[in-house]
Amino acid sequence: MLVTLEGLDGSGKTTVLERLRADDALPADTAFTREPTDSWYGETVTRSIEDDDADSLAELFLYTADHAAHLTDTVRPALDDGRLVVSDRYSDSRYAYQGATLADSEWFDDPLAYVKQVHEPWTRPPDKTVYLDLDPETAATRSGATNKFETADYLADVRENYERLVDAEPDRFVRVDATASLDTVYERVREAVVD
Ligand SMILES: Nc1ncnc2c1ncn2[C@@H]1O[C@H](COP(=O)(O)OP(=O)(O)O)[C@@H](O)[C@H]1O
Ligand SMILES: Cc1cn([C@H]2C[C@H](O)[C@@H](COP(=O)(O)OP(=O)(O)O)O2)c(=O)[nH]c1=O
Repeated sequence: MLVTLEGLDGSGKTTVLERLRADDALPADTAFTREPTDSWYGETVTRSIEDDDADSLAELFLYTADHAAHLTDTVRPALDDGRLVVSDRYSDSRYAYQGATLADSEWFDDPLAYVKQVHEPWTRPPDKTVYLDLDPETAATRSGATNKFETADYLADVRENYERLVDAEPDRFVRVDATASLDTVYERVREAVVD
């Protein structure tokens, strides 16, 4: 089973994943992973995040290349072995974030739909996605606004895209209020993952 954690920067995904790692309620052989990955594909993505002038379309394909390699190297082998896979960010991050960075592009009427279409023939959709829902202002403050994506204005657009994704597949998403205390957020996420 593939469970993904999604949400704006600063919504608590990394903190929650660290607690899940230490939680005996999850199978001992659970594969914890993340996107961007720490492979060389992921490193190119990190370079792009740090470049304020990066081309948005090129950036989509860097993230997508990292996802393709992540599926081959990590996700599919672990699923084939019958393991639970928990990923901190996954395809929905691309749909929401690159759907927003490409909003001004002359090429697409509906960038989110385009990004989904690019993935559809070959990706492995999550079985369940825990969405840590946070307002963009708190997200920008918590994340420290350390990269070009972490402004409240941009994150507001990303959040709208996440809402579209949740509306389209309400059965896949479990929404968790990320403004609650860390312990409360963690309990909700734990219930969703262990369920
Ligand atoms: N529910 C919460 N309440 C208060 N602070 C939180 C909460 N969740 C996360 N934080 C804090 O917000 C910051 C960003 O959290 P992090 O787990 O790195 O988020 P993400 O991985 O989603 O960017 C950290 O300083 C973390 O301690
Ligand atoms: C995986 C992914 C991340 N991102 C963005 C979200 C983050 O701003 C940045 C780095 O991701 P990440 O390191 O997960 O950031 P955080 O822990 O703050 O949530 O990359 C995309 O724009 N598209 C993607 O497909």
